[in-house]
Amino acid sequence: MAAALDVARHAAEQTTIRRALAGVAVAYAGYKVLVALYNISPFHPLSRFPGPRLAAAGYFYEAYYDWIRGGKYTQEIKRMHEKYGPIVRINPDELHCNDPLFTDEIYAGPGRVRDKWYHQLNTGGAGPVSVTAFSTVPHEVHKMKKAPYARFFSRQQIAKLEGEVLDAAQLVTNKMLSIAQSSKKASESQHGEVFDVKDAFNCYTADVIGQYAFGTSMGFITQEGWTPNFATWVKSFLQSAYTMRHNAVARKVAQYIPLMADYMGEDIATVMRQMNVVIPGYIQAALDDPENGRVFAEVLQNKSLPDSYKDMFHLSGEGFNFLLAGTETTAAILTVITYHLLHQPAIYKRLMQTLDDTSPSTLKWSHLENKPYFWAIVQESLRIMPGVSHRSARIARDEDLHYKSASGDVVYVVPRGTPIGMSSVINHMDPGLFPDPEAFRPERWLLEDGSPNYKLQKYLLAFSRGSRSCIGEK
Ligand code: HEM
Repeated sequence: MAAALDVARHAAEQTTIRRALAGVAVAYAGYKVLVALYNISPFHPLSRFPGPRLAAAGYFYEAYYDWIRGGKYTQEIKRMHEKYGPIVRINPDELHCNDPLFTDEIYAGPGRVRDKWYHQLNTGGAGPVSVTAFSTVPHEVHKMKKAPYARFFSRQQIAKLEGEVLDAAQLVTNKMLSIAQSSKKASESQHGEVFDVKDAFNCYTADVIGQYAFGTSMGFITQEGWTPNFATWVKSFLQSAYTMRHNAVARKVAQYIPLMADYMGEDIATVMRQMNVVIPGYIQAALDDPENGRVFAEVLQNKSLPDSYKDMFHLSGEGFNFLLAGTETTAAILTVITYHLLHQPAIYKRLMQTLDDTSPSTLKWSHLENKPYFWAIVQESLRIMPGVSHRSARIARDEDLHYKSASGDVVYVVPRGTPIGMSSVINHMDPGLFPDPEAFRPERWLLEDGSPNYKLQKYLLAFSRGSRSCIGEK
């Protein structure tokens, strides 16, 4: 009898728990439906902006493109612009613009407040890399963090360390040629060993950044072969970035990655070792030798930066970020240039003619940058391979932004506090700005008399613009 009562009580408890859980699920679903209804209602501050209703209703629309379609939301945004016009609502809270004439309003200079947006920084980055200037939301804190590093990437400073960049270029070129020559001899064929030139450039760019920032090359060029290199290690981290944005649980777990790194595969373990052990080691060596003129010793002396941003955790975050932001991007541009020079011999020939007064042993950037055709090739490569493909929204916290299309027929007021961004891959492929946009055509950057068409540069978004633009652009 007692046993039967126990069973009945247990069953009743189970039913109560199930009902309670179902109640919570229904309440949560009801809440989500109410939020979605509000998002598409005329009461929402962005209700006047066009776009798919589903995208405005909730984040599931964007998440579908990020998760199921492998990060292809930018293509969907491009389609939205074709259908709805120059400013579209791409999720409940964010707008996207494809009118290049509005660029300097969105990406304004340091005198106007522009915050970043958490939604886009939710990439699962953990440890030192999550406290960098790049990952900082508030305008004022970002400005304070970026300034002491930005000085080190000035034209003047780069000219000072140009010789180190050139030495690495010579080293990587020699290695490429020797691989090609030795395998040619071995096989007696017309073709040398095939290797992925992007791997070679990834070795080159990581070594240059290591040398430039820490005073120590990372030794990728001098290793046997081209892999692994820094880009190989961070690939798995970058591939998961899209999905992390929509998954708060995964982001929470990612915060413990530094503790669990050894169990998460070799690449993640290596990235964590680089960020937490190797790079702090380089930085400590640079600090111990302040005469070597690297950025970190100077940062410690900076009076405007509070001490709380000068510990090894913050310094190695910035150091790691230089590699993260500067390796793959620059290697991709060099790869695109190499491909098109080989693919279109006429471009290669014209470039060589332009450079016939230039010798590798006396090469200087100040000489190269005054060669219009060389400059045009660089601009065209930045256009066609923008390095960063994702939109990056800015928030004008203190001011409404007033948009008016060139024809004057589309007018909007973007309410203050609204994230709004642009995508270089959309702007750079606009046939109105760059006719036949898929074609690699350096000539489009030159005026009829062969001089650089600097005016076209204002349509280039490769390095972003304004207060948050690339520190490595020079
Ligand atoms: C062709 C090569 C490069 C391209 C296309 C590129 C592109 C960009 C873009 C688009 C941004 C803005 C990102 C955003 O808005 O969220 C950015 C920021 C940044 N880049 Fe680059 N980059 C390149 C090379 C480099 C190099 C060589 C370095 C350093 C060694 C570097 C360091 C940085 C840093 C530190 C930031 C953050 C700036 C800030 O906090 O305001 N980049 N880059």
